[in-house]
Amino acid sequence: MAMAWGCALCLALAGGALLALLVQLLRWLRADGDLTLLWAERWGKKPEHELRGKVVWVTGASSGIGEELAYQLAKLGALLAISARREDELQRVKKKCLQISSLSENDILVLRLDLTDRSSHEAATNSVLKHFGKIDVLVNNGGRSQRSLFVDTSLDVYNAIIELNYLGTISLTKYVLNHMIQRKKGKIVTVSSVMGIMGAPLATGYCASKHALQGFFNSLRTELTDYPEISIIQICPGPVQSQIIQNVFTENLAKSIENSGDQSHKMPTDRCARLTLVSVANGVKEAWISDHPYLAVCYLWQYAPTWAWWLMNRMGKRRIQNFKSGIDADASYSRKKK
Ligand SMILES: NC(=O)c1ccc[n+]([C@@H]2O[C@H](COP(=O)([O-])OP(=O)(O)OC[C@H]3O[C@@H](n4cnc5c(N)ncnc54)[C@H](O)[C@@H]3O)[C@@H](O)[C@H]2O)c1
Repeated sequence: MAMAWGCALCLALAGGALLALLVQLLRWLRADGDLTLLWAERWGKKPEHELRGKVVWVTGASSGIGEELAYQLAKLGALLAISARREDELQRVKKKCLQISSLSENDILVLRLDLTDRSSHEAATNSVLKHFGKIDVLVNNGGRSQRSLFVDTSLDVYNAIIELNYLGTISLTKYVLNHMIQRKKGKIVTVSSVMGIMGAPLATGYCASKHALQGFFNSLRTELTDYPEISIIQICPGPVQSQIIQNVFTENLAKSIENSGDQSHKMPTDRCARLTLVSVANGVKEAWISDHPYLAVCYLWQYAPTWAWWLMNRMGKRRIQNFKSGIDADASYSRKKK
């Protein structure tokens, strides 16, 4: 018994020491992305060269990461189809894209799209093809997160999360991929999450949907080996400034979150979007984009899951406490504590 406790203690200490070492190393490298991605940012292809003149369709472009992607893509001269449910918000995004870039009216297509309305996805794809003649890059970005404990949450919420984040995404992918297969080229980029790699409390349904996307696209990639010019790219951000918390699913579909808390401690949206575009330009198959400790936890989760679970149990408790006391669930771990 004493020996078992001793082993457990050694394991815990070794896990803690390994994580601390990893955090220090990644901090020293000023890492806010995985090492392959940061390598690509420093020495790889530049989005300015790779994406200029390309037709890029971004879903969930009315706020947050998708909105910022639209601005950065417009600045570097990509032709844009921007989609979400609220057309007035998309028109606002289009107007700003036109102000900050040399694109003209016809270079940006505003296309209203509800990802959960799967019967509309074929027609939407045809609209983009009619307008631009091709789709070079699809960015599957639209989605919603969750803040509620499983025991309190209606199964309808789980159904809605899967409908939107998983089925909506793969449905649109199916139509766009058919076109890319005909052309034998294209890039399908999906904004997954670090929650597609690890688990976290208050987000069981969200984590499940992002894990589903990871499994789906990792398998799809292996079905496309006859098409070496079709890339499947998974973007896994940690906490990023956006509207995501205001828009989360809670324990029932009719309820919004009462207090979304301060988001300013999270990674700036423009940094996440820039690293996403670096990943697209370089065909990075899976990119982790996050500040610490989530970035270090990704490595731990990948290479030493037992230690990762031990750590997540501790981080998870704080996450729930934070949420219940009305501050952002991730506030305790971020660079700037709130
Ligand atoms: N912000 C983060 O901390 C973070 C971290 C990891 C992953 N992500 C992922 O990034 C993506 C973008 O989220 P964000 O952080 O910018 O949040 P956000 O809420 O600001 O943006 C989400 C976008 O998705 C759209 N959307 C929601 N439901 C839709 C539907 N039914 N049909 C079409 N569009 C719909 C929204 O209108 C909005 O444009 C999501 O997939 C999210 O899971 C975000």
